[in-house]
Amino acid sequence: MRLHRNLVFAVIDTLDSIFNKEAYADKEISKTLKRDERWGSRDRSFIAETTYDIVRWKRLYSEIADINKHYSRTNLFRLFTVWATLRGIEIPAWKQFEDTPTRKIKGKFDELSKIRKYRESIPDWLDELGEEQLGSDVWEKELAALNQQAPVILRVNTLQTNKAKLQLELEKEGIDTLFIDGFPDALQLSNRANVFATKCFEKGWFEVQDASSQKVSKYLSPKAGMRVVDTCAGAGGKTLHLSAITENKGQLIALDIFPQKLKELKRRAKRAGAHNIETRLIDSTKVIKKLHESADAVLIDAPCTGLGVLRRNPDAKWKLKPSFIEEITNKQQDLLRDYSKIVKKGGTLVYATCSILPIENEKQVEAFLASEDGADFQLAKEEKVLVSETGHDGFYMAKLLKK
Ligand SMILES: C[S@@+](CC[C@H](N)C(=O)[O-])C[C@H]1O[C@@H](n2cnc3c(N)ncnc32)[C@H](O)[C@@H]1O
Repeated sequence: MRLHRNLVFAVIDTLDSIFNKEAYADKEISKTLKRDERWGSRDRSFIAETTYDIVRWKRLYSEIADINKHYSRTNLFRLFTVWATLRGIEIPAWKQFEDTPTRKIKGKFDELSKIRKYRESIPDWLDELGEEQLGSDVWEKELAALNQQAPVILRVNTLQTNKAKLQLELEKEGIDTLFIDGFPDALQLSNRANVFATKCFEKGWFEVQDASSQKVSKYLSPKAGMRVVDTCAGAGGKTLHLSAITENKGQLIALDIFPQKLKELKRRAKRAGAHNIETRLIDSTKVIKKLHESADAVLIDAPCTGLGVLRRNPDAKWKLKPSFIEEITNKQQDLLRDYSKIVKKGGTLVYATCSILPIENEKQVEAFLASEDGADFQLAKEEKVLVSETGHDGFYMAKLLKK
């Protein structure tokens, strides 16, 4: 493989923003990809995948390259050298690579690979937390699985089309897909492709949504005509699925504390032809009080560490801080207490996260059920999805019924 100067520079610029300016990897990569219209699909995937790889292996590569914290451009080129050398790619004779020795890289890689925190490229505190929460066997398998590239999975929008038709139309647009056993609305891409540039996407025939995430709305068992409240709706991944399951009938209320997310949800709902969604911004406690005891089904897709989706957002490993764990677990308990009040008698509550840590999941549900606010609820079922066991994103969901 020959390295092209403008593509390597695009990777370095993107890493600079992610490591030094707190930018989110997915957003920064999308921004970079808009920089040059002449880049073809191979160029684009080189930029995206190389950047993700270097973000994913930041600790391991930094240790190999002797980089101590400061990610100057010179050091970013050193990281790049490690990435390329480990893949057998020849380093070009550019001045940016002048003082980056390639000699010891393989030997250091073999040496460091014996130690988990380097091999899996994870901060000490997070490695300790994961081991304490899951036990070393499960954590070790999970860490390795979370460092793989995730497949791209679509959810067919059954308001507009069906899976066989979508598969055929995508094939005509040059994109091959596969069915996934046990996931009736899912199609997995055979090879990575920019699905957002397809006519099928423009027509609202699908959303990009991992298989585990596709389980969550179904867990709520929503029926056409029900009143359903999605309390942490964000840009609407689950809300749009709920709309498809309820066949556009009944009322879906989508809540969030960020207006821009709800604006994006509305835009997506329009494209999807989802008409039974009403968005409401939570800008005071009154918004929730008004909904007390009013819904047949309530979803709390809670904010979390996102440790189950590290394959897709590897930069979260470096952005998460120990203090956030306490903050987020307190918030999750508050949300369970406050939003469970929206469920009416005989109704259903689903609590879900894209984390694999018991403190964010089963421990939260246990604490809620043991509290005064949880006294009217009982656990109907719960499920934890591990990446190492399923190949799908790490998720947790619990279904509670109100007496
Ligand atoms: C895991 S994300 C939700 C993802 C979304 N349900 C989806 O499927 O695309 C959690 C969401 O909770 C929102 N959030 C944070 N604090 C909240 C609160 N106090 N009340 C409601 N939503 C909140 C965040 O803005 C974020 O959009």
